[in-house]
Amino acid sequence: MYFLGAALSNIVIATRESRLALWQAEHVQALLQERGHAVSLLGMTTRGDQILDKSLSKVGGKGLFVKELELALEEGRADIAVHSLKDVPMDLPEGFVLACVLEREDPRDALVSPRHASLDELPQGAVVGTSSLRRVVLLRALRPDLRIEPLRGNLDTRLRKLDEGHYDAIVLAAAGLKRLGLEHRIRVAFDPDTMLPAAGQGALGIEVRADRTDLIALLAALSHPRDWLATAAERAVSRSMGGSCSMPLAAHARWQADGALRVDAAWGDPEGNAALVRVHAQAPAADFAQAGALGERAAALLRDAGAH
Ligand SMILES: NCc1[nH]cc(CCC(=O)O)c1CC(=O)O
Repeated sequence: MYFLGAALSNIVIATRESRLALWQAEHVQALLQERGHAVSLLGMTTRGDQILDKSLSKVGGKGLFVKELELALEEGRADIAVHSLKDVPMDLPEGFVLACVLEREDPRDALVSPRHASLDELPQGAVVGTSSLRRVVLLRALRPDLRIEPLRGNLDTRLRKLDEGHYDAIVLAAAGLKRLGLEHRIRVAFDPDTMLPAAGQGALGIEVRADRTDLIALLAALSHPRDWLATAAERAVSRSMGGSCSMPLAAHARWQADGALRVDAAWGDPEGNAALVRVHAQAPAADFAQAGALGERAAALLRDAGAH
C-alpha cells in the first residue's frame, strides 16, 4: 500500500455541532483530504452550547466551548479540534497546544439590520443586540444614545431574533456570516479602526495533544505564518491583561508596508464611567517571542492609560 507522505490511517476532528463549527471542521477536513489524508468528524455538544440564557462571561467564559473537545482528544476519541481562535483561552490546559493557525478570514465586525444601512443611520435610542462586552464599550463610545441589549445563541439564532423584531440592529463577526453564506445580511463591515476586533477574530486554530508530534508535523502544511504571528501578538495583549472574555478588550494586529507588525488595542470600562482607552504599538515580529513582546507592550500601554 502507498501513502502520500506520512498519511495517518484516519484523522478524527472533534467539533461542536453549530452550523459555523461544522463548516469550520469540514473546511479543515477538505484541506487535509486535498493533501491525501482520510478525515472524519466527531460531533459533540459542549456546555457552552447548552447555556443560552446567560451572558457567557458570567458562567465561566470561553473555556466552556473547548473543554469537551479536549476531553475527546485526551481520551483518544479524536485527534484534532478546530476552533474559532477568538474562543480559545489564552493559555491552553497542560498537555495541549495550538498546532497551527490558518489563513484568517475577514477580521471585522459587521452591522446587520433589516431597515438601517449603517450605524450612523440608526435612530436615536435604537436597540442594538450584542452580548460582547468589547462590542458594548466600542458601540457606546461611537453612539452613547443606543440601547444595547443582550443577544446570545449561534449565528442563526441571533439573526432570527433580529428578524423577529427584538432589535433594530445587531453586531456580528463578518467571518462567521461569510462562512455560512450569509454575507448578504451584512449592511456594513465596520472599519477596524472604529470597531476594533477581538483578539483572533476571523482566524481558525487547530488544537492537538502536545504529545502528538505526528499531527503537529502534518498540520504545519495548513499554517499561515503571518496570520499566526499577528494573532499571537493579539492574544499576548489579552493574556497580559488577564485575558478572559469578561474583559471589554479589543486587540487587532496588522502587517505594515515596511514589514513591521502594528497592534492596536482598546479597553473600555464596563460600568461606563471611564472613557475608552486606545493604544497602539509597532515593531518587527519575526518570531513568536517578538510578536508576544509586542502584544505585551500594547497591554502595558493600556494599563498606563488606565485599563485594568
Ligand atoms: N463568540 C462567538 C464567535 N466565535 C467566533 C465567531 C465568528 C467567527 C470568527 O471570529 O472567527 C463568533 C460569532 C460572532 O462573534 O459574531
